[in-house]
Amino acid sequence: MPEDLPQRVRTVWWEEDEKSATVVLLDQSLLPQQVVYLHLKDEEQVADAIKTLKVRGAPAIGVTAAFGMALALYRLQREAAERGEALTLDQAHAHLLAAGHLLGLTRPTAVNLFWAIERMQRRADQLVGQGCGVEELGRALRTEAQAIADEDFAACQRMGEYGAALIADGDTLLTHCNAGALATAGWGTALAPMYVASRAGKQIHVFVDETRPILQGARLTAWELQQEGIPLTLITDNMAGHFMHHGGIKAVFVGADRIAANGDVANKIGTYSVAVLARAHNIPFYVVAPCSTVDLSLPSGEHIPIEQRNPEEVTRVRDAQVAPVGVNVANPAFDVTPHTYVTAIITEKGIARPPYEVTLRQIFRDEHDSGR
Ligand SMILES: CSC[C@@H](O)[C@@H](O)C(=O)COP(=O)(O)O
Repeated sequence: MPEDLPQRVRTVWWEEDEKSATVVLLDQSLLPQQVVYLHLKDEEQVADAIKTLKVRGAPAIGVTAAFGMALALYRLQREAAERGEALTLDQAHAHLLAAGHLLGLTRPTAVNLFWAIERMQRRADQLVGQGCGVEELGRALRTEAQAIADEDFAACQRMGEYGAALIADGDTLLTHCNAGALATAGWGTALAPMYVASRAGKQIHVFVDETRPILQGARLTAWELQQEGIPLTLITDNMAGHFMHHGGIKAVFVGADRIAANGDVANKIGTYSVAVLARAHNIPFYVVAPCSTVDLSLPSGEHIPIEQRNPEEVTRVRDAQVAPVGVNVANPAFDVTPHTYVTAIITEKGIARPPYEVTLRQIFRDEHDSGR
């Protein structure tokens, strides 16, 4: 199992010395042309980085928001200390609530964001309820954010192992968007099985959808797989059907931003079309996602909020205008694949198969039984 996540694909981490703390992000909006690390100093910068896709991918967004909350308190403490004032526990608590609110406004679809913010808030509520000190609260929140990152790393490894068992030597696979290391704090979700299979000596070949409008496939997945030496073919999104028909694709692996209780899956726009094509060609369609992406409070995908993004992402490719100025544009960032198209959902707790309203709940029961 690959445990040594290379520095070049690490997405987010906390850095601290005696004088300052920052959340460090690999700026994914500049990849693959430039590898630039951002040192974020407060929660506003963290929120902006999430909104502008400097960090993206559901698990990575959650981890970043958790560090953002820890940073919010750190900064407030620091500023108070510089003024020679002492922060009260009530001030600290109120500030955390405000930071959670700000971070929650960034992207509506990836439930990992809200899952992480709520987990940080629960930890804060617990400590405040116990009447802890402000210093202790700050330390505990940094520890909690790091635990969220570490658990995500471990979850990626487990998903990789479960998913790799579904990949045979010589398989050609297809993926959409980027659900790799760049989208998590570990090896990724949909790409983790490919890394595990490849490192176990299986020869695989991956067709990578470019993923318009923001090209996460072309810019990020192609780059990531190339770094690892996994053979790939980059295709435009509208070539997927052709290659399913002629290219010997054995399975599709994608990630998810939110999975409803019935197994409906919200993921990057275009995923639904890929799932329908996979069904038409009798190709298994696997969704790989940690439990933090499953939202059992929503009965079906109809209730998943879909982020609508700036029309310029469609009318332009980076700096180049490609459509007539003023044209009417739709730009939903995600679509929902009905559960009937999903062959299996691979989580860190095991593989769920239909009927998902039963098997997903079973996975959560097991998770809680095991004391998490
Ligand atoms: C492990 S990442 C899973 C999903 O978040 C991923 O497939 C995806 O749709 C990312 O969308 P993005 O808009 O780049 O954040």
